[in-house]
Amino acid sequence: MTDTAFLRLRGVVKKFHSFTALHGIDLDIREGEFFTIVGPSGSGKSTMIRLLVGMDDVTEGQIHLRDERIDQMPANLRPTCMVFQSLALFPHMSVGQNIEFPLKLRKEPPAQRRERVNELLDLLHLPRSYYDKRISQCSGGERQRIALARALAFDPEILFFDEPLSALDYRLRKTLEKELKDLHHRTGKTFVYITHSLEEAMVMSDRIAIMKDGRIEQIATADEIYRRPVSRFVAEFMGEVNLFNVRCGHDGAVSGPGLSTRGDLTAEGLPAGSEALLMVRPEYVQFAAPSEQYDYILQGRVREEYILGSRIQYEIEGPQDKRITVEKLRQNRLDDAVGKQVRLGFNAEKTHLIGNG
Ligand SMILES: Nc1ncnc2c1ncn2[C@@H]1O[C@H](COP(=O)(O)OP(=O)(O)OP(=O)(O)O)[C@@H](O)[C@H]1O
Repeated sequence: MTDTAFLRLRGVVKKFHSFTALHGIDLDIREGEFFTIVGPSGSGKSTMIRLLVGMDDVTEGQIHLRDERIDQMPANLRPTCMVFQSLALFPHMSVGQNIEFPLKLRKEPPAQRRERVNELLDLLHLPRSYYDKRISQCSGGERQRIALARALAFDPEILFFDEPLSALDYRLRKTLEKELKDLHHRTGKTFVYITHSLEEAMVMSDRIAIMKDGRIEQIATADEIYRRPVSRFVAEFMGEVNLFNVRCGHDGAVSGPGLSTRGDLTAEGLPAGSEALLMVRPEYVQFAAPSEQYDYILQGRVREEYILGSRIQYEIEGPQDKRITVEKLRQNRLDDAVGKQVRLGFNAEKTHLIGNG
């Protein structure tokens, strides 16, 4: 992967009559990167992909691929390719005929085509004997792989994926997530992927852009976004989270209702007197014995216990009816938890402060 921008969006606006679906998007995607755009329904993900592949026109702004401006270029001339959510395979053709379709368009000789199809079948972990199999005899997961093989046969500079796994069952989705990540490594191509599934984004991506209401809220690695979200929206979108309204005192100390803090705790980077959100993820909140020291301490009562396979989630009623989520591995399960009074503790190094909360 290179550090220079490969696909560059500057001030991209998309309007549908009086409705603005994208508000001046600036975005740099690097060559060879697995870049995922994630966001809730209606945030503008599909609109963005449609502009990138040329299925729709930008209202304002520019899109560059390397040094070439492509936003005015017809879709069929753009060196890109799309893998659709609903598969657009030719059902009356065999697997091999489907995959070699782009090669035929390029008038490659049959022997060469056959060789390339075999390479692609190998790459997607499909048996070579599938060459003659009919699409209608293939499973959902196999069809996804065939569609991917066909997309790769176009030899595009960038592959765009519009929620390709959303229709599949959980197990198959998990398998294909890993395969896609592996395929990305092995092909070295630039993948631009959209999904509303955060988990999918986190498993596969080098970087993630989080969209909300036609704007990008944050672009970073999954780890960075999880640990240091820039807003309440991103913090909540990235999974279970505890957020406390706190005030940064004039002496720099952080305080919040019901939160006991070590006296010398200070809020780095936030102005004195400002209000903020103190974030701590459920896995960093401990059930603290009376003698145990933590930077932040609060009291509560366990309302519910949820068993999530290998993890257990506790819902705690804290001070002023505040709900706090605590997560433990099953082996650290609290005995007879529901109804228990608990002392909760967490350390400042596991927290993050979001300004203007
Ligand atoms: N052709 C259109 N005409 C009018 N409004 C549109 C059109 N296409 C999209 N929109 C609006 O633009 C906004 C963004 O839509 P878009 O499909 O890009 O969202 P999305 O994030 O992909 O959502 P989803 O996850 O549900 O597919 C929505 O409010 C949608 O109603």
